[in-house]
Amino acid sequence: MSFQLPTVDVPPQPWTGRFDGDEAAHRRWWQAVDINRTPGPAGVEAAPDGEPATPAARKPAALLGFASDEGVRRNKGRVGAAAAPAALRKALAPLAFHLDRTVADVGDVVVSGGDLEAGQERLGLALAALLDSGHQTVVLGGGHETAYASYLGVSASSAVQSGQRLGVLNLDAHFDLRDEPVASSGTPFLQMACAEGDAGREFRYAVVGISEPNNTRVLFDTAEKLAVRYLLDEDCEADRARDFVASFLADIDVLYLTIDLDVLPAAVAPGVSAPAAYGVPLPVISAVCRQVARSGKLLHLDVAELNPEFDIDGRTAKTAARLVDTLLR
Ligand SMILES: N=CN[C@@H](CCC(=O)O)C(=O)O
Ligand SMILES: [Mn+2]
Ligand SMILES: [Mn+2]
Repeated sequence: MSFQLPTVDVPPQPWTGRFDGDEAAHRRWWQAVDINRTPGPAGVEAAPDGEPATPAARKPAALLGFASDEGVRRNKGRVGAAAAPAALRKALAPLAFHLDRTVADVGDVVVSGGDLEAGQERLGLALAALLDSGHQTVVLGGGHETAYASYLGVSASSAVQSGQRLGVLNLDAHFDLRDEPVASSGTPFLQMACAEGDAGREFRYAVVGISEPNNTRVLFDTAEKLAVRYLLDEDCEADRARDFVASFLADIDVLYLTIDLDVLPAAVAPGVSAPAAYGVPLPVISAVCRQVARSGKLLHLDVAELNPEFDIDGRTAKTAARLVDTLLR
């Protein structure tokens, strides 16, 4: 079975990195990522030990960039996230490749001329096609307006359309539930809540890492109205975070995970629009990612808010790359 990759604005570019040899044992991401081959359908690759692969573990991964900073611009933040997909690929490229699945790079959807909505629609269409052909999809954002673009694809996918209960788990210092006349990086989850309501579905939204001083009373009230589950940054000890995520996962069939890198402490993730004074420690965020990866419910994931202009020695991009690698294990 072959699959026609969806059309994007910028086709995948060659990946480069350190070369230790051609043998599989030397392989790094840049050598493994396919920019030409049509990725295979889910469940057809053999596991290394010869056991039949489980579809959830063996899905071929597809990376899709969303080069956008229009949402951050509209939200009065520090622009620069449009350069993030390239920076994330650069950080992934040298990592040793230990995954037991194929990875294809599909290229980028680019928001141009300030037309965020058109870009979100294009990404949604490409993403839905990738999901319905059995891929483990990864969107490399973009400001957090990436989340609404991801949602358009996820909600159009056959998994959600066939009635599977969708959960949206956001690792973020912010609710991003702003009620504004125009969409931005601060509005995606209220947009989703409205869309899910219009579709007659329950909106299941949980956030890990909320910073109380960085979300107004209005946002907490909106969260309460929408029955949003959240864990404050100061309450994110490993056990509590694990239990919180486990209880959310128990109530859903498929998960869309979105990582806003400002959930991490500013020392770990300085390259974002709104760095966190407190932040959730990386080992806790990493453990949540492992838990999600093991759940078998991960339908789609994205990483948002990287701003390479404010990064220090690529540390935010490297952290993000590490989390993506963990999520694809
Ligand atoms: N993506 C959203 N970001 C935050 C930005 C907060 C800030 O700039 O202080 C929000 O809108 O709440
Ligand atoms: Mn945030
Ligand atoms: Mn956010």
